[in-house]
Amino acid sequence: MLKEVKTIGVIGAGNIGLGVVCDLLFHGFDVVLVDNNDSALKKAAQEIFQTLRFAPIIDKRLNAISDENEIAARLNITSDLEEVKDCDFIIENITEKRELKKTLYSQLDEICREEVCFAANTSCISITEIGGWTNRPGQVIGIHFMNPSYLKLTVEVIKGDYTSENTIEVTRTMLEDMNKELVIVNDLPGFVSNRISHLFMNEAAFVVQDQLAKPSDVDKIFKECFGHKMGPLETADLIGLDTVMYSLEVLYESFQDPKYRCCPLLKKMVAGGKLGKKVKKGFYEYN
Ligand SMILES: NC(=O)c1ccc[n+]([C@@H]2O[C@H](COP(=O)([O-])OP(=O)(O)OC[C@H]3O[C@@H](n4cnc5c(N)ncnc54)[C@H](O)[C@@H]3O)[C@@H](O)[C@H]2O)c1
Repeated sequence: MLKEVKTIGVIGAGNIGLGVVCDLLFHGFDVVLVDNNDSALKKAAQEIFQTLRFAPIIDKRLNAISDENEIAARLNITSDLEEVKDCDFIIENITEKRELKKTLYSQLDEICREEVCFAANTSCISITEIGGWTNRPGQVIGIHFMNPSYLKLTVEVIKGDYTSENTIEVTRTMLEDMNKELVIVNDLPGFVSNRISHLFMNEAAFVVQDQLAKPSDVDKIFKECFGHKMGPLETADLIGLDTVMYSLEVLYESFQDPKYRCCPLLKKMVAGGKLGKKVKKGFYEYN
């Protein structure tokens, strides 16, 4: 039984993964970050250094980490998955595609110690399904970090049908060490957050496609009339329109319900490389 989590393997250095890495480093964990894309890894180092230095200006609860020797001692950025072999806990944030994740989990199962838990930071794929891809379904749990993780105080945790009480406790301890409050929910695709939010974002895209309103007006109604912090299209841009589209595909495949069919405008934008804030163009342009 695993007692203490000190070094965490984070797989996937994309939009959400980088924020998770910084969040872990801010809270005293060591990290091995793995991605199979060289340009993602190059960008990762730069973004992580910047966030560790500057995020505490936005959130005074965080302490800046600017000593490069400290960062080098606590963070290993690599393309070699084998380097997670001594990690105490795994957080997986790779592309929201079942076939990619399934291959990765069988590799992790071979590489990681028997007692290590796997947390899937998936947007929509069932945690019970992911557990079934491993030989350790009791040690698979969902942690749905929100973007950017280091600024969020609450996290949705998903208990798969096989997730053990010990895995929940190990996860709770780790997240409480990150000053997070947990909302634990049961498992169905999309969980609570994305089963609802993706309908919102998709319908907002349909509204723009139907030329009912421009994106800024759609978002303005949500912010100024409903009091939301962000509108649905700003949120989609922040998540990444490709990730939103893949997540809708998972919801559609899982529930076989047409309410989750992805808006053609969203598909067209993704095909045209408009992936949202991470590439500086989506429903909005970013400088
Ligand atoms: N973007 C968000 O706000 C958000 C929030 C919560 C959860 N998620 C989930 O997190 C995951 C990642 O989303 P994202 O938005 O960061 O996507 P992204 O496309 O920005 O990043 C995914 C990263 O995974 C890497 N990758 C793909 N296959 C890999 C493999 N086999 N081994 C190592 N690296 C691999 C890619 O190179 C890429 O850098 C998805 O499952 C998504 O649903 C995203």
